[in-house]
Amino acid sequence: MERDKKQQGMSRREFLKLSASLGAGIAIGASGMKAIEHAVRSDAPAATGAGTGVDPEAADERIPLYGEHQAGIVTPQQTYMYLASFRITAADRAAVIRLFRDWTRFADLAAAGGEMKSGGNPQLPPSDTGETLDLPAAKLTATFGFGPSLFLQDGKDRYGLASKLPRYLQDIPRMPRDNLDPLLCGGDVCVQVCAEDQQVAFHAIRNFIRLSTGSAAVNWLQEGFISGGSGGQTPRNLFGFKDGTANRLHETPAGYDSVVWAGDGEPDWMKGGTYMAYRKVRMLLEVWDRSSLADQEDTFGRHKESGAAYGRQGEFDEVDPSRLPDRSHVRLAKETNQLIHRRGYSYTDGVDPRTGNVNAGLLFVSYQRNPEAQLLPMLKLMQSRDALNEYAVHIASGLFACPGGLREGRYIGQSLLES
Ligand SMILES: C=CC1=C(C)c2cc3[nH]c(cc4nc(cc5[nH]c(cc1n2)c(C)c5CCC(=O)O)C(CCC(=O)O)=C4C)c(C)c3C=C
Ligand SMILES: [Fe+2]
Repeated sequence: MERDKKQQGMSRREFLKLSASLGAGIAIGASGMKAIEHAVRSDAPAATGAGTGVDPEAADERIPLYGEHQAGIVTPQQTYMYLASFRITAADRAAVIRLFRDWTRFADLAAAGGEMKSGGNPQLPPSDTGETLDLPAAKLTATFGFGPSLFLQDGKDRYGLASKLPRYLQDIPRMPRDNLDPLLCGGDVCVQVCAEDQQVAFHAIRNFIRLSTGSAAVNWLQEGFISGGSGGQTPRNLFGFKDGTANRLHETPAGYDSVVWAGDGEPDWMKGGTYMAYRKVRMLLEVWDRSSLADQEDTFGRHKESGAAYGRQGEFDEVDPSRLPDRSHVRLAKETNQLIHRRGYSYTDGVDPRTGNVNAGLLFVSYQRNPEAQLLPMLKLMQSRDALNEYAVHIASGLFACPGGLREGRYIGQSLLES
C-alpha cells in the first residue's frame, strides 16, 4: 500500500537522533543481539515542534506498551497483524525471564518507533534488521499470551509454573468438524503484533524471533489484514460481509469489564488480563462465489451491503433473532446469550496447486474473560448447526492466557514468573 510516510509521523532516523539526544537507546553486545542494555521509554514525552525535526503528529502514531491492560486487545484494530507461536526451549526459569525481559525491551522500543542501536563495529552484524529505518511507529502493539504447555508440558512442570495455571486455560477441545493441522496449533507463548504498516509489524515479529534464539523457537507464524476504509467503518471479510459489528454492544469500559477482563478466581498475575482464542478458518471462496446473494445473506442473517440484520435497516440496529434463519451464524451466536470481543483478520496464502483453489480465510481472534462460558458453547453450537459450515473449515486452533498490563520497569509475565 502506498502511504505518505511523512504524514505518519516521526521517522526512525529522527527517533534515533532524538533518543541519542535524550541519552536513551539500545546498545547491543558482542553477540550482536542478546545484550540489550536499555530500552527507549515509549511513554517519554514526544519532543515535537520547531527545531526538533519531529512531526507533531508523531505522538498519535504510538501506542504505549504500558498500562492497566496490554495494548492490542481493545485497541481499535490496526490494518495488519502477525501472530506468532513459540515453544520455549530455555533450560530453566532464569533463562525464560531473560527472554521475556529482552522481548519487553524490544516491544517498548518498537511501540515507540525505535531501532536497536549497534555498537558501531562493522565486523558484527547490525543489531537491528533495519527495514523500518525512516518508518514511524505506525500504532504498533505487541500482545503476549501464554499457552497451557508453558505451565505443564506432557505432565512436566518445566518452570515451576503449574500451580499458577489460570482458571480456564486449556486447549480448545476438539470439535466435530475440526480439520486441524497440529503443526499450526497452540504453543507455549503467542505474540500478536499489529500495526498500520505491514513492514513495521513484520520487523517487530522478525526481531522477536531473532531475540528468542537459544531460548525459544517459532512454531508457526500467520499474517493477516483487514480492509482499511476511512471513517472507522466495520471491515469486510473475504465473503464481502461486514465483520465485527456486534463488538459495538460491549465497547465501553463497563462492557470490557464484563466481557474481556479476567475476574475473580484467577491468579493475581491475570489481573487486568484476558484469554485470547485463535482459530484459523479457511473460507471456501470458490463455493461461496457460486452461491446466490440470498443464500449468502441467509448464512449470516444479515444483509450484505448494509450489514443490517434481517428485518432491520441499519448495521447497528438491534438484532431480533426470531427474524433470522434458524441455522444462520448470527442467530446461533445470539442463542448462546454470550458476548465475546472479536479482533479477526483476513488471510490469503496463494493457491492450492492440486486444485487451483485459493487458500484464504479468517484468522479468527477473540478475547474473553471466561472462554469456557463465553466461547466454547458458541463454537460447539456453530460446529453442529451453522449454515457457514458449508463454506468454512477450521484448520488451526489455540487458547492463550494474556497477563494484565505492564508498569514501566517491569517485564511481561514478571508477576507470573516472580510470584
Ligand atoms: C465461535 C466463535 C466464532 C467463529 C469461529 C466465527 C467465525 C466466523 N465468523 C464470520 C463472519 C461473521 N461473524 C459475525 C458475527 C459473529 N460471529 C461470532 C462468533 C464467531 N464467528 C459472534 C459472536 C458474532 C456476533 C453475533 C451477534 O451477537 O450479533 C458476522 C456478522 C456481523 C458481526 O457482528 O460481526 C459475520 C459476517 C466468518 C466469515 C467466520 C469464519 C470464517
Ligand atoms: Fe462470526
